[in-house]
Amino acid sequence: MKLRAAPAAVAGAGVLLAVLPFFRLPAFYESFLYLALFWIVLATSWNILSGYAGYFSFGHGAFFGAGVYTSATLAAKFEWPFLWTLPVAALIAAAIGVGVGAVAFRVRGVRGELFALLTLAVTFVVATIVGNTPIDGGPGVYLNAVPVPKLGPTPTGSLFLMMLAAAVVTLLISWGIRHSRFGAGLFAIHDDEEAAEVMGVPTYRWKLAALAVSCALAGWAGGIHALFISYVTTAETFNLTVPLTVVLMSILGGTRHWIGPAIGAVAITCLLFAFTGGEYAVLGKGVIGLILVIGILFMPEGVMGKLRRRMRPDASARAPLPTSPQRGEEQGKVLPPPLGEGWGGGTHAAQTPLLQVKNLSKSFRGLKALSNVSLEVRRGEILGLLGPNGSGKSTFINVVSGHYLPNGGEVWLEGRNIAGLPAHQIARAGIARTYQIPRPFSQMSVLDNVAIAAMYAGQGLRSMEEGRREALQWLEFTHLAGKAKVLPGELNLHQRKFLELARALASRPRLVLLDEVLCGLTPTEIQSAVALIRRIRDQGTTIVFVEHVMDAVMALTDRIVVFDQGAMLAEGAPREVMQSPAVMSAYLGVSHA
Ligand SMILES: Nc1ncnc2c1ncn2[C@@H]1O[C@H](COP(=O)(O)OP(=O)(O)OP(=O)(O)O)[C@@H](O)[C@H]1O
Repeated sequence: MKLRAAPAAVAGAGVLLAVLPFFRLPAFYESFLYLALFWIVLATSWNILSGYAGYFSFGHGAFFGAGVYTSATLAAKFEWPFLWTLPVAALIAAAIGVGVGAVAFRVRGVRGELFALLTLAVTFVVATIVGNTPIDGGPGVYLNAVPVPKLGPTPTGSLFLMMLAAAVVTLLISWGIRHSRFGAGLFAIHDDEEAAEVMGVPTYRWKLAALAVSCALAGWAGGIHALFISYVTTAETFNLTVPLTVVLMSILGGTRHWIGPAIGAVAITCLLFAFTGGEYAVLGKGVIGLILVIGILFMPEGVMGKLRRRMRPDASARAPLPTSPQRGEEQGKVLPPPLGEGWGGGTHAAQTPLLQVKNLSKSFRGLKALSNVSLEVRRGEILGLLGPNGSGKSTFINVVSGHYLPNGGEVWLEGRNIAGLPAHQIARAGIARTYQIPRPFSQMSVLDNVAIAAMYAGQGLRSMEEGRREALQWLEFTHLAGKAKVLPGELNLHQRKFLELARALASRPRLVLLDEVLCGLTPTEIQSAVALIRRIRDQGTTIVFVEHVMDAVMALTDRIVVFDQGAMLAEGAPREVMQSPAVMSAYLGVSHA
């Protein structure tokens, strides 16, 4: 209920502002308000991809400009009624964005400054096309003859109302995304895209969707702005002012909060109006620059980031913890809800295979990390995967979980060949994994870290609330419920390893791949982790357990497979395998800790 207050406040403010033009404000104030709203739309729309998902774009000018020229061309040259041009402006901008994203998002390395530069280059390409074709043709496009739709008592009032509608819709969309499952996926992408994919987030589709929404809103604002300035040129439209200003506004306000960019937009527009008029224009620009430098230096997370840090570590921390059915019982003894079909029904080491790997190979620039590996994992068992350092154990987990594409071979999970599928589809098919070095989403609370897996890879829970409720049960199971609200940075290594486990379990997998979960733990912590892994198996989960701590391996595993130099060296009952001469020479000489 509390959350709904925000969109209600936005809608209420929109209604209040909508009556202003009818009071015949001086044109100066209408222009000021119009520009504040204009920058709110641009900064907030930029933030949907760049702030939420962390894909810093300098191409917002291209998408905004596409909207400017679409509306200008359709209204001035083809005499379309102006309001009809706006949806087309939004669509064209979104189409350009999706075209760029469809290529850029496929290349793994294009992030950070590379993505920023690429999007900046797109602006120059779009400007060149517009300037050298009849769309602009050189002299620009005049809209003086385009009638302003009569929405308010005056043309400026009507333009103000159009931009107000765009700002209210943009803020509501940004709020909605921020508090949705989609938004949680974008924030996971922001923190660790590969881990997000492994948790079941369809990262490619989500980035494209965020970019499409972001561009459509910028295109809509561009369309309105074409009529506001009434004469559009490529030099004015596609210069660096738009991308630089929206980036500064969003950073100043705070990119992790839906209202942050709007706060930055209003603050900078006020500063621009206050300082840049008359004879103090140059001094004014210097003062604004100085304020921005100070703001960014002392509030790198923006105004909203600073406020939130004072109040709580994460948005979820404000809300009371969801109630899980078992709360109140002793933590760690609580069993999570009944596990779904495929968990094996609690039968240990049944003979039927859950996973069958056939001739799996993976090479890195000629180095054969996996060479024709064939093995099966039986339903309900704990299979130990051993081998000296560099023998291919982690590569096996990375290939089976979809982190790496195999060079050859098949991976069958219950009758379906999942080799080569994107990691999020493999997660949804029922395989979860942990990382040797924990990779939590650093800016999300412990609870939300687990909720992501519950929402995406699990049973497809539709809302954050459901995801958090499910997540809490797994935090109780892994003794972490007391840490639900903190950020992962506040956990020690043992707790971070357990967080990895909770995230893996929250997806209710058929098979869990544990990559050295005991590495770095103290003997007491190892004991507690071993007990936990037993309880996970006792619930029927099938486990592949990569580990160097031999006591734990012998205590936990039903069968063992040993790798050496990327190939399978031995397979069988733990004691027999460990006593075989081949394994003794290849493995035991290296480590028998
Ligand atoms: N991304 C990569 N790029 C290049 N080489 C890699 C990559 N990942 C693994 N390798 C190489 O593949 C081989 C197998 O590595 P892998 O990490 O799978 O071994 P491991 O058995 O898990 O070792 P450890 O027990 O030390 O974790 C090693 O020679 C390693 O250097």
